[in-house]
Amino acid sequence: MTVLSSHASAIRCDNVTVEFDDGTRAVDRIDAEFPAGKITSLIGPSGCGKTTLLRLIAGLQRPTSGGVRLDPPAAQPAGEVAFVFQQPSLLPWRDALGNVLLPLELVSRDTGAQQRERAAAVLQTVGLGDAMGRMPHELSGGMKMRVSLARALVTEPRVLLMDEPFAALDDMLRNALGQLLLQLWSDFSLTVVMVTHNIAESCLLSHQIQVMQQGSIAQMIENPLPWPRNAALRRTAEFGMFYGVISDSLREPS
Ligand SMILES: Nc1ncnc2c1ncn2[C@@H]1O[C@H](COP(=O)(O)OP(=O)(O)OP(=O)(O)O)[C@@H](O)[C@H]1O
Repeated sequence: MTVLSSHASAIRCDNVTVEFDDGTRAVDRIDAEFPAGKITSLIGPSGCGKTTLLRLIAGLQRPTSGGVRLDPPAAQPAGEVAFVFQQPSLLPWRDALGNVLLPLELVSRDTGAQQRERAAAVLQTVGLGDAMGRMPHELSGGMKMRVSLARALVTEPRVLLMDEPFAALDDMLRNALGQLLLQLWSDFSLTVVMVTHNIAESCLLSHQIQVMQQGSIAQMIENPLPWPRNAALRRTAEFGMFYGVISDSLREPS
């Protein structure tokens, strides 16, 4: 499949703060960079501000002060930053192809036939070439998540944001979709930021891990594990060691 975007963007957070009306400071003066073309996991205890930071990057949440920008900036106003939620939230009255077509119908200037061709190609890439005509109620949980990923990627975004995307899936599916994410990251040349509570997932899938605590980035940990990141790596001593490092970072406020 031809991907038009030639490069990803870095995400820069400049002293960004979000304080809600009730005084909760969910994000507190964060200065951070999410490097272009890399996968960053965002981990931390419940309520530390992960989702709020992701929503800020997506433009779904306004900062109280400071800002977030893409570098280089988005070329088009829409479709450059995609968001995948834990629940695939597909439109129940549209089949898989219709769901993936939706963002193109909103932002693309291509003809209907070109849009359908594009949506079908992305569905092939996520392994649903034979299920394009299925309605959401005819899809398994894993298949719905694949449609959700295809819908996010069909506009060829520079940035893919994911909020606990695989948390609702069983272990086997979770591993399979993790591997699919790595394939899509490579095929689409993406900058990915993924919120996860799963330490093994953060070790396996990311280049760096940002540890959040109480609205701040407490630690940025480069992931030294070698590539390819497959099931065999999980059984190695170095994987176990790094798992321990991340686990400790969540326990000890630094
Ligand atoms: N709209 C809102 N109004 C007031 N407070 C909010 C709002 N949204 C989130 N919060 C609060 O901001 C803080 C950070 O919430 P956020 O959802 O970003 O945390 P999180 O790290 O993603 O949590 P979890 O891991 O449980 O999903 C929490 O104290 C939460 O209660």
